[in-house]
Amino acid sequence: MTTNKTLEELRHEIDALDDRILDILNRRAEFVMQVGRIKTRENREFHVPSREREIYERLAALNKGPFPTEAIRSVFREIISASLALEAPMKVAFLGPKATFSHLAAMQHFGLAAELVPQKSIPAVFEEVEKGRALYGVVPVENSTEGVISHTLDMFTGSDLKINAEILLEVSHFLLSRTGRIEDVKKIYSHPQPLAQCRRWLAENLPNVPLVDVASTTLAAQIVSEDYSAAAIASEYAASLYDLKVVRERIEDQVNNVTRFLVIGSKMADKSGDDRSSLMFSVKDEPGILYRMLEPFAKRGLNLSKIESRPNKSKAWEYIFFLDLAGHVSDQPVADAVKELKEMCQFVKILGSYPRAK
Ligand SMILES: O=C(O)C(=O)C[C@]1(C(=O)O)C=C[C@@H](O)C=C1
Repeated sequence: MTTNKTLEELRHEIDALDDRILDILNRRAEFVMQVGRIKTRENREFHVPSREREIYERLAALNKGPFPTEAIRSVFREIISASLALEAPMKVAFLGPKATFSHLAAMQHFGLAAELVPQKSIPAVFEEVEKGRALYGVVPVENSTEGVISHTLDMFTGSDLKINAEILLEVSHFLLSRTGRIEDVKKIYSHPQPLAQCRRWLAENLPNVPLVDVASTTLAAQIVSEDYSAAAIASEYAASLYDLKVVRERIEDQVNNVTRFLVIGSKMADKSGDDRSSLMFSVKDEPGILYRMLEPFAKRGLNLSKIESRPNKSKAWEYIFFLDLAGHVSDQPVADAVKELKEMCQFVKILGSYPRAK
């Protein structure tokens, strides 16, 4: 659109539109607060990932530009985040400390209005939500290069929390130091996972530099902020937090290094129409058992996206299986398959049905 308006006139037009946006945001907030009151009365979940997705997708499809469609998600992420905070104080526990990928995932999912509280361990995140000190928790569950984070899966054995949503976060590792010069790096600190994910790059570029495991990428950045001869592998966000310079960016061996996080809460999420369900079951170790366990799903054409086995800590020679499949437990075929599985297993637990992240 071309115009003959002056800069002043254009800014005046923008101000007038901003006034309208502000007014509309407040009218939207009034409705959201009414929704919040209904939810309080009916004891319903405040955070509804399926509804949020419906909003993003509807607006993305509606958008004709020039405002970029990708930006619509970010803008509405913050509108919804602030709305949610009006409905209830949105306290979210995550596997800390600050600037870890769990923190980035929590920010991506809940927006900036939520109060994000770092926890020292995965069990501590579960405990915060179980005790009601946080409404939700964010924990990592698998990485596309390093595989499953078994600690998180093990937690579900003793917990009744439900998976409410999943978050996919593209993870990029940065080599950070005080000087930003590769020749100054005499030691590298990081968490074992990022160190493993950058193994090849490190062997090729800094083969003789000792690697030191620490509890988190943030702790690595913190140590390095006081040691000019060391470097940390951490997120770009950690650089801004600890005043570090980027020595090399994106040093992970695999492009498309994606980590999957789970949002845990006390209730099951509503059906969105494109869902994933996670469940766990235990079986005795005997020939052909897994085949029989999977049959109820296979014969109904249900797509299994992951199966993971863990030894049952409380019973020798028993295994616990974790299964992810397409569909919601309220879908008839899924419900029937789970019922059939229950008839064959010692125990079956539904960990949650939640919108599939894209
Ligand atoms: O529709 C709801 O359930 C709302 O609470 C409103 C709203 C929104 O701002 O649109 C806010 C939070 C929910 O996660 C989903 C949507």
